[in-house]
Amino acid sequence: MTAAPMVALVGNPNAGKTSLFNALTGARQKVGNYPGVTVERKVGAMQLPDGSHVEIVDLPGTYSLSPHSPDEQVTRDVLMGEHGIERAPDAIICVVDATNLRNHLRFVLELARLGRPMVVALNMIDLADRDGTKIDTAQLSQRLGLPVVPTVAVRRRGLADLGQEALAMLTREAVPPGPGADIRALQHEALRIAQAVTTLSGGAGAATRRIDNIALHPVFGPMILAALLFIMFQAVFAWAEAPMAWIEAGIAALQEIAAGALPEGWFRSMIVDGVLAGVGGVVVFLPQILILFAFILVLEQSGYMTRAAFLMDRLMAYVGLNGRAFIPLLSSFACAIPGIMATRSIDDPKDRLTTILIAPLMTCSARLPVYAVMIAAFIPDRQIGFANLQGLVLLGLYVFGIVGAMVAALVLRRTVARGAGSGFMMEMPKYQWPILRDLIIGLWQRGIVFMKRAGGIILASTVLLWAFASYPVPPEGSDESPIEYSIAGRIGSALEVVFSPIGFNHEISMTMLPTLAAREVSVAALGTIYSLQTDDEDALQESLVDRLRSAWPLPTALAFLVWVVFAPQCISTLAVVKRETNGWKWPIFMFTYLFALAYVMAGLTYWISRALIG
Ligand SMILES: Nc1nc2c(ncn2[C@@H]2O[C@H](COP(=O)(O)OP(=O)(O)OP(=O)(O)O)[C@@H](O)[C@H]2O)c(=O)[nH]1
Ligand SMILES: [Mg+2]
Repeated sequence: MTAAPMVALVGNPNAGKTSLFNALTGARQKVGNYPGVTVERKVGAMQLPDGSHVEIVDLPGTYSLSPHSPDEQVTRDVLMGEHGIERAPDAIICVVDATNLRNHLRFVLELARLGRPMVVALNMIDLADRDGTKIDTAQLSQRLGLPVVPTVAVRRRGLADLGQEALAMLTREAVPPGPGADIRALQHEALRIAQAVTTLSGGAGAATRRIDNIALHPVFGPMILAALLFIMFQAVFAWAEAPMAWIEAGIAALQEIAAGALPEGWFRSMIVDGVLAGVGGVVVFLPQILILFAFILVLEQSGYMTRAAFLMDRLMAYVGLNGRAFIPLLSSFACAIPGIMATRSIDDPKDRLTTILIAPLMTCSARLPVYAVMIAAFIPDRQIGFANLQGLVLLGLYVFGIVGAMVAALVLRRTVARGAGSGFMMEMPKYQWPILRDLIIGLWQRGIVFMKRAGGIILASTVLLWAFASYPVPPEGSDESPIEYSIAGRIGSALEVVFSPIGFNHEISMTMLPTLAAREVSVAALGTIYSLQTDDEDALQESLVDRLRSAWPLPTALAFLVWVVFAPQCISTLAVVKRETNGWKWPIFMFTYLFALAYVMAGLTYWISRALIG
């Protein structure tokens, strides 16, 4: 059997390659309305009109064949057949943004010189229409000497024609590569062609420019950004209240049923104290996570995120970070792992290293359950003017992480990752209404990821902790409590030596090790430990929040919150840092500096709040 022919999707960043890839293959790769979303090659299968299959590769966007950053290098290597694991593609689909023809055509001309069979997908033709731009496709095709197919990737328009052309291309012979041309000459030619084939009636991008006059305004711009963030964090508490109450009631009901139906014994304890009290305590936070992501997805898809990056650029430049670092840092709010991978679009190695090292300080969604439990237990649900205090504290914790990251960047840039900062260079995407289908798919995927974690790593760590906290059972007549006597209890006592100076109790110390698996585990672990500690049925009904409130002094709670902001947690993050920096040096460095930072900050919080509260 011969391998299926390979077709590569290439083009400038944000042209819609991944959208087209998803439409052609049925895949669900991430798309976003900003440059640099895709950083790795992805392969899928596509059926041609004659029923045969081709392999199709989605590539990171690039402006030219001379790569500047690691993700662009991937694209060049695949195109040149130098990717190592792979042969060169048999044909190329070059995706261009119809509303930005003059910039995108230059890369088409550069690619055309490779002599490979190639078709141009003239994408986003709908947006060109919206702007009142008409493009003479036949003439464009003739001038380029390449087939041109108008497409609207997000509405699946033009796909059949694209398939036809792809089929035709595969039977075409490659011609020897032409002489490499000077970039400037190509730029001129691109401009000439773009002018010849487009007619403008409305002003191109007029709507986008009008919005940007306000969104990037030196005074209103930051105000709008601040207002959006404020609303986002208020909504996380306000909108999630009802669905969270339903889930909570559901879990409590399950616990009651299990406690009633199962015979007394280890199995009942594992289900009630381990699985339901632990994992159930985490699942409750699904609504809050989805609300946060709904906001982030809308901001990403509308094109506002890049404006936020632009507004933040002054601050970022001040601490020696590249404006490009904004997007990886932003992705880290979901999880540091994709964030750290997204740093591949940063060309300067020192810039990139700094961004990797501070990415874990961005509040990943796994921290949300921990924050939410602590806030619900210790921060009164009170209105302050327009704002809800709990929402404000949550926003404050996010800001605290960001400020910590900026200070860390400032220090790193002057010590281990010294180097000059570079300017902000990012293309501003057009504003667009978010596409409902993409939103729903995006939320669905986040929900699945969360539930899989709950049913996977969190369940496993919780059951493990339950076992360690239940065994060995103390001998008859011993006055030590079972949990103190257990393995987890003893490990907790050992760790308590380290953590008691910063106000952490025995229970928190017991959660330290399992929490390395995933941050949400600390909520699950506390749920399990407190559930094991209480025997009577009534107390079982008491929620984790109530128990924490009665068991922890406020300074301990505050110190723990601050710890979670800075702590080096989750082994997967360290593993991905090792992969992206090719060695153990930087993950070890990261763990150490974050641990020291978290310890000092939590300690300060504990001692100061104790002095104040008395
Ligand atoms: N209106 C419209 N929007 C589109 C079309 N194709 C893509 N988009 C939107 O354009 C944005 C960019 O799409 P992506 O598919 O992520 O672009 P990409 O070329 O893969 O970008 P990188 O991976 O960053 O290089 C997304 O918000 C898409 O929803 C189209 O034909 N019409
Ligand atoms: Mg992409």
